[in-house]
Parts: sequence; C-alpha cells; structure tokens
Amino acid sequence: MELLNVAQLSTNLLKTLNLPPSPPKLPLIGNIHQVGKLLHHSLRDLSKKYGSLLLLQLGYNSNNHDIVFSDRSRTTAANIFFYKCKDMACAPYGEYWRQVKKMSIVQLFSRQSVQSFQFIRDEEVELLINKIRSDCLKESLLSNRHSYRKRLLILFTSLCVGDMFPYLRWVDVLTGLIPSMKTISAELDAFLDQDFLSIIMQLQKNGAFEMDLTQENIKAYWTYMFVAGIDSSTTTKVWMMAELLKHPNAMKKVQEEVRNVVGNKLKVDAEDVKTLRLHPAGPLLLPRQTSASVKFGGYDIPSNTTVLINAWAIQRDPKWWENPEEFIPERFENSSIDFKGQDFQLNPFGFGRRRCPGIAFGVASIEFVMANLLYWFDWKLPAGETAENMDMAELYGLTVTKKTPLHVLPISHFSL
Ligand code: HEM
Repeated sequence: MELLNVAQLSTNLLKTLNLPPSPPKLPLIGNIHQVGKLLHHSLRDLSKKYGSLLLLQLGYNSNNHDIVFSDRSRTTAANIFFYKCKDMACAPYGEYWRQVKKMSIVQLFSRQSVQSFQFIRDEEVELLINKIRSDCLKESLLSNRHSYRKRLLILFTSLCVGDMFPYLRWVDVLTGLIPSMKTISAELDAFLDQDFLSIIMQLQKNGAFEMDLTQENIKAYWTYMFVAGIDSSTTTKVWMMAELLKHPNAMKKVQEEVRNVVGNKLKVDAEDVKTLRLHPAGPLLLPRQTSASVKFGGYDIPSNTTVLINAWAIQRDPKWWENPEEFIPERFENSSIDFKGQDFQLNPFGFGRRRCPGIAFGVASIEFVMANLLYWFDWKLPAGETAENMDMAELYGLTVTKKTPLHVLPISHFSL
C-alpha cells in the first residue's frame, strides 16, 4: 500500500513519535522544494526512495482506521469554491456529511435513479452523434477544449502558501491565486442563482428532501457535482480515446466487440478499467485528514495530518502489475480485480466511507458515450500526428487531464 502524509506538526511531537520516513527538510519550508507541478509523479519518485508510507512536512499550522482517515482537509480553495466546505466531498466527517450522503444515495445515486436518467443520456448522445456526423461531412477535426470548469479544477489543487503558513496568506492574494479563485467562484455562483437554485428550493418546499438545506448548502453541493462529477467522467473518456488511438489494435478489437453487440446493449466496460488504471481521474483521490492519532503500518500518524493516497502510483506499481506502464487490453480478461474499492491495487474511485458515491453514474455515462462513439465512427489522428508521436503529457488539477487537447478526425463507419 502506498500512503503519503503531509503533516503539520509541532517540533516537540516530532521528537516523541515513531513517524514514517521522511526526506531531509529545509528550515521553514520543510519538504516543499521536493514536490513539482505533477504532484503524483513527485510523490511516486520520493516513495521509491523512502518507502510506501512517507511523511512530508509542507509547513505548519495551529490547527476501526477508516473512520480516523475519513475527515477532509479544509483548504482555502475548498472554502472559496464550496461555500466553506458545505458540499459533500469536502465536508468534515460528521453529522452534516452523513445526512447529505444519505439523502444523495436515495435521491441521486441509487441504481434506479441512474437508470431513470437513461432517457437523458439517450437524447444527449443522439445530439452528439448527429453533430459528429455533420462534422464528418465537413471533414472537420474534433477537439476537447479546456473549459472554465477545468480552470476551477486546476485552481482547486493549487497549493496556497497560506494553507501551510497562515501568516503568509497575503502572498496568495498578491500572486493572484485567491482573486482568481474568487472570480471563478462568482461566475459559478451567478449560474447557480440564475438557473438552478429556484428549482431546488421548490423541490425542498414540496418536501423532496429530508433535511432543510440553505441556499449555500445547495450551491456547494451542486458545484462539486457539476465540476468534479462531470469532469472525472469527461477526463476518463478523453484518456480512453487517446489510449485507443495510440493502440490501433486495441481500438480495432473494441470496435469489433461493440459492433457485434448492437442495440441498447452497447458496452465497453473492460475499457473503463484499463483506462482508469493508467489514468485515474483523481490520481491522489481527494485529500483525507486524520481526526485522531492512529498507528498505521507500524508508524504513528498524528491527528490533523493531511493524508494523500497516490492511487496513480499504486496502479502503476510493478509490485502489483506486470508491465505496469503498458496499456494491455488483455490484462483484465478473466481477472477478478474489482475497481470499486475492494482491491487496493486498483482504486480509481477511492475506498471506505468517503469512496466516490457517483460510480454508477460515472460508469454509465462513460460506457454509453464511448460505446456510441466507437460504434458509429472510425477515428483517425490529424495529419502529422501518429500513434507513436502522440503527446500524452498530463495537466495537474483535481482531475488530471491531457495537457494538449486531443484532436481527432471522425469518419462515419456507416454510409450517410
Ligand atoms: C470516472 C468517474 C469518476 C471518478 C474516477 C471519481 C473518483 C472519485 C474519487 C477518487 C473520489 C474520492 C474518494 C476517496 O476519498 O476515497 C470521489 C469522491 C466523490 N465523487 Fe466521484 N468520481 C467519478 C464520478 C463521479 C460522479 C459522476 C459524481 C456525481 C454525480 C461523483 C461524486 C463524488 C462525490 C460527491 C464525492 C465525495 C464523496 C465523499 O467525500 O463522501 N463522482 N470520486
């Protein structure tokens, strides 16, 4: 298991505890200089040297195991974007989170609920396929653009100096980080006020929810759903298409499979797993925070320690996977490895109490969209780009996307 601690500890505590191994620190800044822009890569490299459970000091702050690891850290970004952590993902582990989760499972995430939205997926996918058909006639390239949603996700994971050294909070204002966060948050807020809030408030009046929600609760909740829920599925689809274009044999095989199972049984389920192993949408899951001190792997983990789980590194670890960096379509044939939180070597949706509740939604959307795209069209790279020279660089954020947009040329497989 690979775990990483970003601790904020007093020097006295450091001396008395048996803490996990740690790279040498510099005065004041601790280990900050050892992490780069792609945090999940830096952490994997450090843990190769210092072990799978490793402690980093990234500043200080005066502020059964699953429960202890079930809290979330309250960062400046989470406070700005999610109305002081009133959404479900960043809410502290406690009564409010329990109530919101209960309500969500009944109203939104149940199997029936996911199925009941199939008619919307049908309508949206039909629109998408028709749009691509007309692009085929014009021979135009499709590409995924980085939206303002993406800007929010990148800002969300930007390290605020003030979260580590509270007296330096002014630096985040000076560098423009906090003003940028506030601008995007205000844009989203206006959107939610305009189109959304009145509908939800009406549902509340009609008794649709078990608990009374304030406007801020509702906006925080939906901001996360819109931004992270949608983006994680979109990111996975982009990586899936990129990997398939990079591996034409895998593309051919999956298209044959999809075209052999016509109708509403269109499925590309095994491809989800292959893509989510190499490109988990959230490579470090969502940061956890310990709510009490705990002994873990023989080490003392103090209370209030931020814990990052490097799912990306675990899913590429040669300890668990043969040829870990390779996209091998046959890898999961006849394999019982579960990707929904049971097997620790494959954990793209997290685990335990704070595991992603949107798995069924995410998977339904990825499978249905991808199956249709692969069924109706053949896909080519634009002139000058080949499977070998495709740029697969990553852009770090709450979800890790392709750095350069994916450009593809659709060719209708059936005569128009
Ligand atoms: C491919 C699609 C998706 C992936 C890879 C994904 C991944 C994740 C991960 C890694 C976490 C953190 C889990 C942890 O801390 O252990 C998470 C949490 C969460 N996800 Fe997803 N997710 C996806 C789709 C969705 C969708 C479609 C929704 C909503 C409609 C959603 C809603 C949430 C919520 C609300 C949480 C916070 C749960 C909590 O803190 O209690 N996710 N997701």
